[in-house]
Amino acid sequence: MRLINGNDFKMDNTCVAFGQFDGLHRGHRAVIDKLIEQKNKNLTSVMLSFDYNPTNIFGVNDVIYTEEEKQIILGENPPDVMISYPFTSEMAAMKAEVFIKDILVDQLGVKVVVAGENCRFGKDCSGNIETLKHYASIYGYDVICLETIKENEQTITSSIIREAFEEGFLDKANHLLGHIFKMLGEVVHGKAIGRTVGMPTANLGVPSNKLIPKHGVYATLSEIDGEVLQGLTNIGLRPSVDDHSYVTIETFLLDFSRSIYGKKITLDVHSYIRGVQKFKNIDEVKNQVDKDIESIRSYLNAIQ
Ligand SMILES: Cc1cc2nc3c(=O)[nH]c(=O)nc-3n(C[C@H](O)[C@H](O)[C@H](O)COP(=O)(O)O)c2cc1C
Ligand SMILES: Nc1ncnc2c1ncn2[C@@H]1O[C@H](COP(=O)(O)OP(=O)(O)OP(=O)(O)O)[C@@H](O)[C@H]1O
Repeated sequence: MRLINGNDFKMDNTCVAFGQFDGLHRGHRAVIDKLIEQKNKNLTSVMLSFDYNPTNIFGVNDVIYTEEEKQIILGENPPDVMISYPFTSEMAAMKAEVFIKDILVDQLGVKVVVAGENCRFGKDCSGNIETLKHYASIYGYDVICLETIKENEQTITSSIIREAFEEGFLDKANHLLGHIFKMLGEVVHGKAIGRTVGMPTANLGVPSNKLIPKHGVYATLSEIDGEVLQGLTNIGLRPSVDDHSYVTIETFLLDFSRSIYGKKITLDVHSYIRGVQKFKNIDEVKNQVDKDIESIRSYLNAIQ
């Protein structure tokens, strides 16, 4: 997959799907799969992803996935090109027909647009599937409209997945996503307290606008340099060791003792184990973690 960051591109003979694609959930995946199918028409498949990074636009919600995470989730079946298009205030004010003419037609030379029947775009979300169809004959492209993918009669959207996270329903969120929720980050230095009791932790640094699941201890798999490792991750505060109010994401990797500072980790957050508790000291945290490991070993073995 070729990656383009920004709005400086010029292409021709493309099929395009566009949107925020936050979560790359089952509905998004259906759109991307349909997009990739257009290969047989000799078109370059382009996913135009709006990048809601706070450096582009002020006051955005936390994102389920950053652009880099979306690239990973596209995985083994990616489109030919992914464009991370800065979603700026100028972009938010762009009329739907201008988006179609200037970006889809002039910059991308679109021949086929693939979109869900619920798609919304342009200033005040005034553009929809009918708008795309209306301009299709004027600009000479086809529209492939997908029925929305639903779960229990409810359309799968990023918003309902975000709600599931807020309510602490990780299993539901993972089910709607169609894959295990991921967090990509770099291993940063902690206070090195854990290692004093035989529990070194890899502290994950993630972008400030990344959605964080409900605080708690989770069964996770970490991918580091292509290797998949079992772990237990504490997402939240650490009331037993300090009273700081900032959230840390710390993983105790099982049966592992190499130094991985600065390395990139992709954390798969599989299931919620328990809430974060206040213990008397770090030794008692470690005692509890030993019990947690005992209870989830076979589960981790089964999912790895
Ligand atoms: C699997 C796991 C579970 C944890 N559970 C708790 C907990 O219930 N309560 C708590 O205060 N801290 C908890 N912690 C946080 C530890 O207290 C923290 O990792 C330790 O202080 C090491 O910090 P360091 O990275 O600065 O060395 C947990 C950490 C891990 C890895
Ligand atoms: N459940 C779904 N089934 C089929 N297509 C979908 C579904 N959800 C989104 N799409 C399509 O995926 C493309 C990108 O959607 P986009 O991310 O902009 O919106 P969304 O997921 O509906 O988001 P939100 O919940 O944030 O409003 C659009 O063409 C949209 O119609």
